[in-house]
Amino acid sequence: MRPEEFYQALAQKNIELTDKQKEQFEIYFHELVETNKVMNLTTITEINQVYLKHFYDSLVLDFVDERLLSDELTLCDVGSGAGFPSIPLKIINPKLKITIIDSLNKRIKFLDSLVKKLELDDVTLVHGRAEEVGKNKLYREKFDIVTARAVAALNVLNELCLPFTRVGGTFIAMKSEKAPEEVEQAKYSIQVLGGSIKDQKSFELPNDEGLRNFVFIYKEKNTPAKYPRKPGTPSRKPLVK
Ligand SMILES: C[S@@+](CC[C@H](N)C(=O)[O-])C[C@H]1O[C@@H](n2cnc3c(N)ncnc32)[C@H](O)[C@@H]1O
Repeated sequence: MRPEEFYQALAQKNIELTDKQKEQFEIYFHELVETNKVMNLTTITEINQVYLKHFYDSLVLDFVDERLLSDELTLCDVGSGAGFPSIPLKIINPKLKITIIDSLNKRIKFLDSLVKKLELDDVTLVHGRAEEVGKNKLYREKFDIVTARAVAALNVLNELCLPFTRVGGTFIAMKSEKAPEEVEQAKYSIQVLGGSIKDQKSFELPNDEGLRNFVFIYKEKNTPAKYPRKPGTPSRKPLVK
């Protein structure tokens, strides 16, 4: 997807990028590939692939949850890596207040420099494991929306992400083809952590690049204080009945 095709694809969804937003994506691309020469951020570096598999793919979330396009929401992106999906979402909707959590400090440092170059405000960067940050009162059950793309299987992700979601908020897991199996294995953890499945939506990426599945988990009640468990435990011993 060339940059021009990216702009057109968004225009078809009634998102007309301003010159400033186009320039922000150009700067993002440049910073991503330049920094990637000295630090492992992504395996995707070819321009058309970055625009499709990182930028467009992140924004598919906008199409499936239109509140992200215009509302003043608080959003927490768990395991954001080089900023996906939250930085593209923030470029499109500057009103979002985003918090990014990642356990690799070099990625947080990259994002710190990127956020300054893109002149984004209301972006909080937190270096730490979700299992620990999720216990901190500053962040626990504070967010309208929590996102995670390519971080862990859903039964693990629930324990990393639902503690950040406020009661009445939504955790959106961005998944590929395997979502239905993962949902089946994650039902128990969703219930234990205070959530319920609200919706599931699929979206076909252009150019036959595959299916994206979004699982919307509504936060019905508080997550019990003992979750998340210690770092590493959610992935070693996922919550099962
Ligand atoms: C495969 S990358 C995906 C990055 C990004 N979401 C994307 O879609 O390109 C997974 C990221 O999650 C982070 N991560 C994994 N487990 C984590 C945890 N328990 N707490 C915080 N970050 C975590 C890793 O450091 C890494 O940056």
